[in-house]
Amino acid sequence: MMSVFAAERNVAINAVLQASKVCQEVFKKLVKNETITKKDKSPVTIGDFSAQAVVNTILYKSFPNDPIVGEEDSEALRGDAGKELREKVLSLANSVLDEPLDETKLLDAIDRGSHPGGSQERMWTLDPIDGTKGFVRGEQYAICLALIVGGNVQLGVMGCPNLPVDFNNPEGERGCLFIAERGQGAFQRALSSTEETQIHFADISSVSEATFCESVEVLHSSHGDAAQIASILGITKPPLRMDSQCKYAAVSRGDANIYLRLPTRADYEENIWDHATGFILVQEAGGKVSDINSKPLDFSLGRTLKANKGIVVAHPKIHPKIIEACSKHFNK
Ligand SMILES: Nc1ncnc2c1ncn2[C@@H]1O[C@H](COP(=O)(O)O)[C@@H](OP(=O)(O)O)[C@H]1O
Ligand SMILES: [Mg+2]
Ligand SMILES: [Mg+2]
Ligand SMILES: [Mg+2]
Repeated sequence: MMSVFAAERNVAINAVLQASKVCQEVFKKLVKNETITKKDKSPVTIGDFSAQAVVNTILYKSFPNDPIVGEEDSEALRGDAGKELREKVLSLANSVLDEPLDETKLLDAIDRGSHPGGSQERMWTLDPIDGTKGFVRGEQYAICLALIVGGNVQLGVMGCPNLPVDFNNPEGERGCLFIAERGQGAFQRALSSTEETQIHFADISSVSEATFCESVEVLHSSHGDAAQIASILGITKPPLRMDSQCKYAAVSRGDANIYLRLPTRADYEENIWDHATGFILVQEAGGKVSDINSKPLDFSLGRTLKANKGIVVAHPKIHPKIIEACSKHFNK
């Protein structure tokens, strides 16, 4: 089958590569007190704002009519209070863009991500830094961009600047790019190369042999519930903990077998930008994604996955067993 979104794929790859460069640059210079705490108590850095400005600017040049559902907005960069931050973000964004932005264009670019989402024909969703806490710690984070058409994720590109290219050689080269288009398979590149290698889920028939991944942050996913579900499944290997959608990439290339994201609060709605890219990557690598009740993820309802609770990812052969264990655990 021919690629339907070849132009979008190329533009998205370039956008994520440029944003990845900016994030790596920021990390070298980042000092802890440059982290701002948002209303939901989560951190945001100059890296998040710069990466969103870069991706939105590159998308706009090729696809000016496409709405963008992005995580960040420019509020903290406005007025006198935002001057210092605004100047830093402007210079970082311009360091990778062909045509430099001025301050007004910078703020406009960031705020082009404020679309409410929904089921319209086409929209992009962007997490400029997913796993900001991992980024600040010098651990895993990801730049995640996806194209959603009529509520269906069609394309995803994920930059993972700190992820080892080869899981079995953790001291070797770091920095990966993952690309998936519906019906076209899932691919990995090193950030340093344009050569693409197709990736697949590891084949597994016995759940008890599995390794599962989960968040580092216990407020994002309940470690306690995961440990009990793992015990129901007879899993004895320790969990692979990492921040960001790198977890979706890890299962997609067979580093681990299961990704569990278990609600820590009844009222939390997952954001579409936290999952869209990982979702298509997993499907194209031969995996299955659902929520903890086995419901498919619904990206057509706005900025959040309001119809879903938690996330369960695994090879289709073992996915039903994990859902069964979740239901046993949560309904006991
Ligand atoms: N209570 C909660 N439950 C689940 N996810 C949460 C959460 N609070 C924040 N998050 C999300 O968890 C994401 C990170 O996930 P992970 O733990 O897998 O790295 C954050 O993305 P950002 O880092 O982009 O803000 C944030 O959107
Ligand atoms: Mg955030
Ligand atoms: Mg995120
Ligand atoms: Mg983010």
